[in-house]
Amino acid sequence: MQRVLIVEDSKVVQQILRHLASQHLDVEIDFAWSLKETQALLESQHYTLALVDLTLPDASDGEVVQLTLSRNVPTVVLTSKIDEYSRQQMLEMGVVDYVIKDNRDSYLYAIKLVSRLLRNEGCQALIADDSMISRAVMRQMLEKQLFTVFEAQDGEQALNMLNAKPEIKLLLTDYAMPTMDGFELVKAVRNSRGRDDLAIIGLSGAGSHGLSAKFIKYGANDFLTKPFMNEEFHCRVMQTMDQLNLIADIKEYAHRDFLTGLYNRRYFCQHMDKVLKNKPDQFTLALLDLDHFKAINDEYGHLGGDKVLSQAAELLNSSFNHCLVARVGGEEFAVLMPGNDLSVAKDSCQDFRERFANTQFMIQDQALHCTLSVGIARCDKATLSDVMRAADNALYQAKEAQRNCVMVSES
Ligand SMILES: Nc1nc2c(ncn2[C@@H]2O[C@H](COP(=O)(O)OP(=O)(O)OP(=O)(O)O)[C@@H](O)[C@H]2O)c(=O)[nH]1
Repeated sequence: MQRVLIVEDSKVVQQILRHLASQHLDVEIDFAWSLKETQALLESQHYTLALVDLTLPDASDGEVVQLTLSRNVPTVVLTSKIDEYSRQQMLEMGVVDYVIKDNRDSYLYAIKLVSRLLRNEGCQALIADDSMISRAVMRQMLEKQLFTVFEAQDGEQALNMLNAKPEIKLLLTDYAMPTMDGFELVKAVRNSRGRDDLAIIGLSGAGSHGLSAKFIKYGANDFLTKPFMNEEFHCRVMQTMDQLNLIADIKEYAHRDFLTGLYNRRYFCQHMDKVLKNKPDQFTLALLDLDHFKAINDEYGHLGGDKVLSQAAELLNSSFNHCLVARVGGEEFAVLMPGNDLSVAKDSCQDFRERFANTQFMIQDQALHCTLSVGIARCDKATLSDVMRAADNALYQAKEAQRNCVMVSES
């Protein structure tokens, strides 16, 4: 679990930060008022990140920043004023970034910055540059932003690493490199990794006119001219990662059912198309439909029915945690199970059907029971409609029988 330390001696500012942190940060947070208190907390806890006020009553000269950095806690500084000397001093000390407290929005900016940095933790970045010094400088800056960093000395090595490690989400690439230059690298990478999957920042020395536009035309998200200021590097990387995260969030929303949080029909169909194309003989599909659900809606209202659907989805998710579970209709769910042994799939669905029938669903303080019918089919059919039709026919038979049962498609 990530943990953040916030050090601020002003009661009012601490209150504002507490409020904003509760809205934007979903991590453990400790607050300290002084250097002494910070020392005590650092003895007892491990922190992912610290947001600290530069001047405290018992530490008027930035000693708290030195303390958090000496404990290897990446640190963002809050300061009421900044001049060139103190800016240099902070950067030399190795702070991640600084935020000037000159208006209420500064605190929101600081908390959002912390949130963005926390999101970087565990995220992998690759630096492609033939200069060892440049790589070392960028590695240091990226590690301060909590990235896990890899290095490549030329374009070809970078391309191989990107192919082998789809977890890499950020590429920083120089233009002039042996074997394959930055443009060729970006072009080659974009054949397989879209802008929604990998963020790219192009780099080049000053005076290389037109390179920025060319990098972006080939598929880079942004461009930096070397030498760059620490703050510029920091902002560009954060902004680029923001875009990537935003796309990931939008994709996640588009793939999820609003009521239950399960995957929706659109995602299910996309996923099934891939399965049917690549390994259809390795999966079995089950369609599960709640019995007499209309009667539940009639008795408890639509909101009551929604509560049952949400609880049914939770039960499905926890029971089939190794499968893809989706809501494919109003009160209809799909479970894509690994393996093509119909008797194994039938046993799993029978167990679940029983568990479901024995579950007490709660609508406010009223308890009710509900059952479901299940149709199962192998995925080794030609198209998605064929597989769905087969599972649907089996489901129809289950409804025709006595409901609350599992039927298997023999076709
Ligand atoms: N509360 C709620 N109800 C929904 C939702 N989507 C569909 N329904 C209801 O689900 C009910 C489905 O009714 P039917 O198709 O007649 O099926 P059933 O009553 O479950 O009967 P069988 O399937 O034959 O056992 C309808 O009343 C729909 O209004 C939803 O998102 N929320």
